[in-house]
Amino acid sequence: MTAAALRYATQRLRFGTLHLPPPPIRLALRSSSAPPAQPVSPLSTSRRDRVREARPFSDFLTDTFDRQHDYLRISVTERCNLRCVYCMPEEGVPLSPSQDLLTTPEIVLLSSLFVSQGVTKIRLTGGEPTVRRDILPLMQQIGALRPHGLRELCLTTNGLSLHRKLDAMVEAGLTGVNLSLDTLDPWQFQIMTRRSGFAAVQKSIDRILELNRAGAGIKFKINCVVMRGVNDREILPFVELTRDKDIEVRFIEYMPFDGNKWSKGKMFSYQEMLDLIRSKFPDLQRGAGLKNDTSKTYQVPGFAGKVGFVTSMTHNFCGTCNRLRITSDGNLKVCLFGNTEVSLRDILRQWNNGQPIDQEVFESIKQLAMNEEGLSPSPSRAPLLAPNSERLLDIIGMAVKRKKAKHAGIGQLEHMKNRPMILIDPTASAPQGRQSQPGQQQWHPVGGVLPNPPPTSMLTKNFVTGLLNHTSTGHSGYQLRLFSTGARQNRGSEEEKPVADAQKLTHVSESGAAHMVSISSKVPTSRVATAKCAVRFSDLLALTLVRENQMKKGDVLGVARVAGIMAAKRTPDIIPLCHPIALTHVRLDLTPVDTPQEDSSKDGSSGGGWIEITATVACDGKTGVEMEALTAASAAALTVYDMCKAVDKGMVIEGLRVVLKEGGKSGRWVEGKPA
Ligand SMILES: Nc1nc2c(ncn2[C@@H]2O[C@H](COP(=O)(O)OP(=O)(O)OP(=O)(O)O)[C@@H](O)[C@H]2O)c(=O)[nH]1
Ligand SMILES: C[S@@+](CC[C@H](N)C(=O)[O-])C[C@H]1O[C@@H](n2cnc3c(N)ncnc32)[C@H](O)[C@@H]1O
Ligand code: SF4
Ligand code: SF4
Repeated sequence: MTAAALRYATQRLRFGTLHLPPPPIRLALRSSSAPPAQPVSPLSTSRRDRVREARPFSDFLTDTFDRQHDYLRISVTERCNLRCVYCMPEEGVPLSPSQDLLTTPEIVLLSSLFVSQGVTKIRLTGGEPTVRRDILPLMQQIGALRPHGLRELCLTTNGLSLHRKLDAMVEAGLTGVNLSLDTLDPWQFQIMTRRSGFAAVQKSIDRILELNRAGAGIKFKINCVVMRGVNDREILPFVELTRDKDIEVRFIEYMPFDGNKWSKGKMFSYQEMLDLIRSKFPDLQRGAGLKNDTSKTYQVPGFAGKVGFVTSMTHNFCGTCNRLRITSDGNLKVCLFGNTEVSLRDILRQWNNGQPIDQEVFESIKQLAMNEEGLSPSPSRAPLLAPNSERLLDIIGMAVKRKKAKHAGIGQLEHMKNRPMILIDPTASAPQGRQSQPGQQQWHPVGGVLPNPPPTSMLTKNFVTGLLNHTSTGHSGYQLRLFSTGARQNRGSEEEKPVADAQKLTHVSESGAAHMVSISSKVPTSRVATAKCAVRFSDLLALTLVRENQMKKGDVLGVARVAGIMAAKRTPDIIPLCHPIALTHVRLDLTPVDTPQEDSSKDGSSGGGWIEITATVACDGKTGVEMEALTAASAAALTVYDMCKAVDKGMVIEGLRVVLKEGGKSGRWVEGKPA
């Protein structure tokens, strides 16, 4: 017996009842009219008991909206032999190390666990599932779950190599095929899939129809993703296809996933498709759909087949969602459009010292289970509960309970981070930039009210140009910086001023040239400076996406933090006369803050909230680090702006200032406190 098998045996002994589940007993589904559950004794609510008592349909797979998840989609590979334009970038997607992918025994163990809890339908998808080398043995083993409650074993495939494996798959228990085909034109096929292979797909379709004529009963659907200007002209020919063939053609609204360059303009909506079809087939009639269907089904009277619409973008069907998915790297994803994932693989492998469960270990697990039951070994004796089932179910249950009511809509979805479809289950305001009026105090999200802003002329003139052209006329624009002591006002004419003042300017030499002040005689001291600013949003969605780390460009707060740190170190490269300083510490804090309800109603804003940025910089040196702190805060703010501008164009960066300066001759200075 292997060490792993021994551990499994021990675990099973510990959970005496947690072995082969009883034959599936379909309990009455929960209904809102059902009498309230009887109070249960504290004993029976232990985790162990919950696992033992879980029967189809299990509470682990029921979410807080009472949706029972009896349909599991498993991605069995990340690879694909096509490169469909709406799904995959031309160069493909980065593949996970093979060690990270679920092994066949692991997929079988997880399938068994889900079936034991009430899953009745498993769909294998990808990538392209048919390219998985051991797809047939895998399907045979999952097919063996049929006596235990599995009713449907389906495949979503591009059909390229299906014709070679189809017969064996049907023998293994395949009950349904959804085949993706977006065009009936071989040339267009090459454009949309960036590969050839139309004839091979046709061969697969023919074989399915042939098997069905012989009574195989394969549920067969064609999936067609419709993209405006690409294949929308093929909608009517596809409908025509259903005239004689008993096929369901489903038109799918183009959905956004990471890297697929989705845009609203390219999406051809359900309504537009219906209008187009009705222009030629005015009698098109809505059919009765099944409760959990992803598609809305229609039929042209007299036609053999049907047409359906998968309307994820314009009419979500989340209310009746019964789907869970497992990615090929073993993550449970409770929603196609959610980026919350939990690793089932890691829990499963914990039991095997973090190693993949291979066929040998799996065989010992099976053997043990059978011996324990006093059964003769039989491959159809399943489901076989996975090691660590108890923990797996807890994790699954928690993830399912966190599932949201529905996915975000257009306008939000495209900005959310999600895996590319191929790596899922590869099925799967505020007035913009509030302006302050001259003389008005400006509202500031971080510190309340800001002092009146300096005149625009001071802010817009280029400081560097001002310095270098100091002898030219009319450069009041850089007075703010040059006359920081406020001592030079209205003295002499504009022509005279720069030359006359140059003698007193610390950053300009007597000859008028810019220079760096010597600090060699200064004594080094520990110095700290803190600067603050804020990025104010006009749209609360942006703040929400940042907070939940769902902004499409990535982790906004994390990237902005790094940008601030890097900028602090590069301050002398940007601010001409700053000394290079060996910094001893840089810290960036970014805090998302919601606009309180009363504030947003006061100023008529939609309450977009803001991100408060605080940069603290320290050094042991001869000069202060407030410029470094200000630069750090600015760079962090600009980074936030850059990463959020696709979602909110009305952001305002404001309130940049030093709030604390410590060390050196002037000691400690804190904003708002007397020096
Ligand atoms: N919004 C949403 N769309 C889904 C989900 N599952 C599948 N789809 C959509 O349905 C399309 C076709 O998926 P398929 O793999 O054929 O699966 P299916 O529609 O669940 O298949 P059936 O079992 O025939 O209902 C995908 O491209 C998606 O557009 C889901 O859970 N949520
Ligand atoms: C990702 S594929 C995986 C299975 C298989 N390779 C295939 O093409 O059928 C699953 C389904 O997702 C659909 N799909 C992929 N990207 C999509 C997108 N951006 N919008 C809508 N459906 C998409 C495909 O058309 C296919 O029907
Ligand atoms: S839709 Fe299917 S066939 Fe096309 S690239 Fe994606 S995974 Fe491959
Ligand atoms: S988007 Fe999420 S909740 Fe909606 S149907 Fe798909 S998986 Fe279910």
